[in-house]
Order: sequence, then C-alpha cells, then structure tokens
Amino acid sequence: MDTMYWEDNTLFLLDQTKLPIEVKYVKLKTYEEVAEAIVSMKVRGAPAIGAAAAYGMVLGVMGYRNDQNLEVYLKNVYETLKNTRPTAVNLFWALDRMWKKYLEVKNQTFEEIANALLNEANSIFYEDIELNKKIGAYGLEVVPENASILTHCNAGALATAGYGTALGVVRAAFEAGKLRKVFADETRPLLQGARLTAFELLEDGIDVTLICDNMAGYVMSLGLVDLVVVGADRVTANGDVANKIGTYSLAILAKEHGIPFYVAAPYSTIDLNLTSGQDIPIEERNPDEVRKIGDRLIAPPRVKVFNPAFDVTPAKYITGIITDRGIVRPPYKENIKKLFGGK
Ligand SMILES: CSC[C@H]1O[C@H](OP(=O)(O)O)[C@H](O)[C@@H]1O
Repeated sequence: MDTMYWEDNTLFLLDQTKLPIEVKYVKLKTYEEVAEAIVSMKVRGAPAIGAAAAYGMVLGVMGYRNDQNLEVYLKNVYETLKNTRPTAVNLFWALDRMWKKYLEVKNQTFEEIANALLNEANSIFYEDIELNKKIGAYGLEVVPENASILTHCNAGALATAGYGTALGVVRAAFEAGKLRKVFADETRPLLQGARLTAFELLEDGIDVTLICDNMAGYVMSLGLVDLVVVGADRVTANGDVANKIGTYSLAILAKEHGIPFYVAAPYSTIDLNLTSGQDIPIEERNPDEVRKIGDRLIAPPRVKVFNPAFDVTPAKYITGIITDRGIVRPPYKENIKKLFGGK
C-alpha cells in the first residue's frame, strides 16, 4: 500500500486519519492542499512528510499563474510548506533540497524548471525506499534469532516512502526468519501504533501484539522483549533523538530492564546543525487530540491539556542508531560526524 503516488500532475495521498477502517486516497492538486494534509496528519512520519512537501513544491510551480515574480512566488510556497510541522527535520531537508534544485535551473524555461522539480521530488521519494532497505539490512545485525521486538508509534511504510525505518528492521528480520513477534505500543493520543503499525504488520503477515503504552514496562519485566526499535523525527549531532511522545519513557524502561534500545533513521533525519536535543522544537498539538479518541469525548471538555507530540531521548539511553550507512554507536558526536559530516 503506497503512502502516496504521483499521476497526471496530481499527488494521490493515502489519508492516514481514516486508517485502519478505510483505505482512502485524496487527490491533491495544490500546494495548499499538501500543507493542510501535513498539518492534519493525513500524511505523517518524518520521511513521508518530506516527500509530500517535495511534491507540494511541484504542485506549487504547476499552479504558478505568471502574475508575479516566480522566485518570490515559489519562496512563498516553500515557506507555507515549511511552516506545517516543526519537529521532523526531513521536512526542511526535503524543502531545502527542492529549493537548491530550483536555484540550479531557475534560468531555464518554465517547463524545464517544473520538470526538474518533479524529477527531484521523485528522487527524494524513491531514494527513501532504498535508504529504508539499507536500514533494514544493517539492522539485522542487532536482531537475535527468534526475536521479540517492541516498537512505538509507526515508523513503517506508512511513515516513509515505503518499507519503513524501525519497521524496515522488523521486515528484514521477518524476511530473514529471525522474527518471532512484535509488540506494538498503541501510542496515545493519535494511536499511530494501534491504527497504523498493527494494520501494516498484519497486512504483511507479521505476528503483532497490540499493547497500551502503559503496559510496556510490565511486558519488559516479564522478559517478553528482546529489543526495542523505534523511528526518529530528528537526530542531533550528539545522538539525542526526537521521536513520538512516549519514546523517552520507553528508553528509560529498556535501560532499567537491560534491553537494547535502537533508533532507526536515514541520513535525512540527522540534523548536524543542532548540537543537542535541547535545541529541537517540539510540536504541541490541539488539546482535543487528548480530550477525545476520534470524535468521542473522553475527558471534561474544559479540562486543561498539555499535548507535546514528541519527546527527546538523550543519547545515553540509546544502544545504537541504525542508519542507511551503518549502525552508529557511542561516542555519538564523533561517530555521527564521521559518518554524516559530509551529509
Ligand atoms: C520514520 S519517521 C516516523 C516517526 O514520525 C512519527 O510522528 P508523527 O506520526 O507525529 O508524524 C513518529 O515520531 C515516528 O517515529
């Protein structure tokens, strides 16, 4: 199942807010529609957000009406897409890559510019699938035989252009016959684990058991988890990791139980501009996401809510970072620079 695909100058996007009940693709023909899809999380997951934004830049160019300076107009498209969500660095990495491509071809004909940007968006999309398969291949090294893996949120094909990062490791282990089962945290408040990871793994015939987030510690204490593998929205130069809210707690639980805790991420999620996780902007979302499950109110409507969508796991809790260029282990600052310094 594709997270998105491009056809007839249209971005067809799987509306993930409808999953797992309904598999529905929305047709996006403007950059504003792409921006709305990112904000409302019809598309979500760091690499998927980046790819969608890249296609948003293409739709922006195709919507140009020659009524103003093209560069001024396109910069506005870039800023609109950039301002959708603040934490996943892949969004900014993809937009900057598209802008760089525009600057390379800006003196060519309009049609050549549009084609160049579409080619770049396609490159971002298809490259991501290859990056994830490399992550899966490297990740095999850390998966024991007959492994039980616990994961959080959804860092699968639905969070990327395909195959997944954390679930890329799960898929590679499954394909290699090393996987016994997966425990999937439901991941309140938006339930990406229950709605997306459970759906995705069942579709692939992978043994998955859904648990509430507050059950993870007990499941670990029963000796049912061999390792934890999660995704990332941003990895800083010292190895700190921003990921879905609840990841930090999981990392501390894993440390307490002596369970290896791995983060899976492509190079496009590494942000060398930030020295530590303290610098990562953490998105706070609509309080009703916590007060409700879907449309059903589960708390007093007037109750105050704090709804950070991500947290930061300090590098000291991370056993290794599984990337498309190999597994990065401590000392992270030195080893991340060695592997990604030239990006
Ligand atoms: C492979 S990146 C997936 C990453 O993105 C998710 O956040 P969201 O669903 O809010 O976009 C979560 O942090 C996942 O680990």
